Order: sequence, then C-alpha cells, then structure tokens
Amino acid sequence: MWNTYFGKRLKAFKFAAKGAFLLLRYETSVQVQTAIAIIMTVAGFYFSISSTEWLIQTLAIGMVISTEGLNTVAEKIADFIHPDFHKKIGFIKDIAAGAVFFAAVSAVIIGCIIYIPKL
Ligand SMILES: Nc1ncnc2c1ncn2[C@@H]1O[C@H](COP(=O)(O)OP(=O)(O)OP(=O)(O)O)[C@@H](O)[C@H]1O
Repeated sequence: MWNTYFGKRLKAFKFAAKGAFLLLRYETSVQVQTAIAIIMTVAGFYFSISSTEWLIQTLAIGMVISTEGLNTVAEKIADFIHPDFHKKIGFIKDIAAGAVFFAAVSAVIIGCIIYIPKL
C-alpha cells in the first residue's frame, strides 16, 4: 500500500503534518504567530470581512507562519552543523530572520488596509 503513488503521497503528507505539529509544539515564535492568526480570524468574523479580504488575510497568515517555519529550519541546521559561535552562522540566522521580517511587515500592512477602514 505504501509503495503506490498515492501511498507515498499519503506518507509525505503524514510527515508534513508531523512537522507542522512539531513547529506548533516546540517553537515559541510559531505559537505566537498562530495565536495572532487565531485573533485575526476572530476579527475577520467580527468585522464580516469580504471573501477577497479572507483570501488575502489567509495568504498573509500562511506566508508568515511558513517563513517562520523555514527560519526555524535554517536555525536548526546552523546549530547542528556549527553549534559554536561563528560570524557566518550569525549572518545566516540574521538573514533567515530577515525573510520573516518581510513577510510580517507585509502582513501588518495587509491587516491595516483591511481593518483600519472598519474601525
Ligand atoms: N552560533 C551563533 N553564531 C553567531 N551568532 C549567533 C549564533 N547563534 C545565534 N546568533 C545570533 O543571535 C541571533 C538569535 O539567534 P537564535 O538562534 O537564538 O534565534 P532566535 O531568533 O532567538 O530563535 P528562537 O526561535 O530559538 O528563539 C541570530 O540572529 C544571530 O545574530
């Protein structure tokens, strides 16, 4: 069963779901961003945002949590291959965090565009 095309896809999905669970269970930054995502979802219902606004808000939430997950991956790999302090490791971690910064700033701008007119 696991050797069929769909079996392999199902197995990959199971690993991905496990990875998402691990991020939620162990990564504080992902937990914080998930809490913000839940608050924004409640706000979406409260302010009855439009379908287009839901689409953009959902994309923004997915973009921030995904980039945060990839930032965690970069940090874990960096710590694994070089646990000691090193200038290049610092640079790698800083630019990985910079990627999250771009996503987060975009999400804040999207949130302002959606909600400020409704206040
Ligand atoms: N091994 C290292 N060598 C050089 N600089 C480091 C090293 N580890 C961390 N740093 C610096 O400290 C910053 C924070 O790194 P850290 O791994 O603690 O990330 P964090 O954002 O605090 O992650 P976490 O999600 O675990 O809280 C990095 O962006 C980098 O500037």
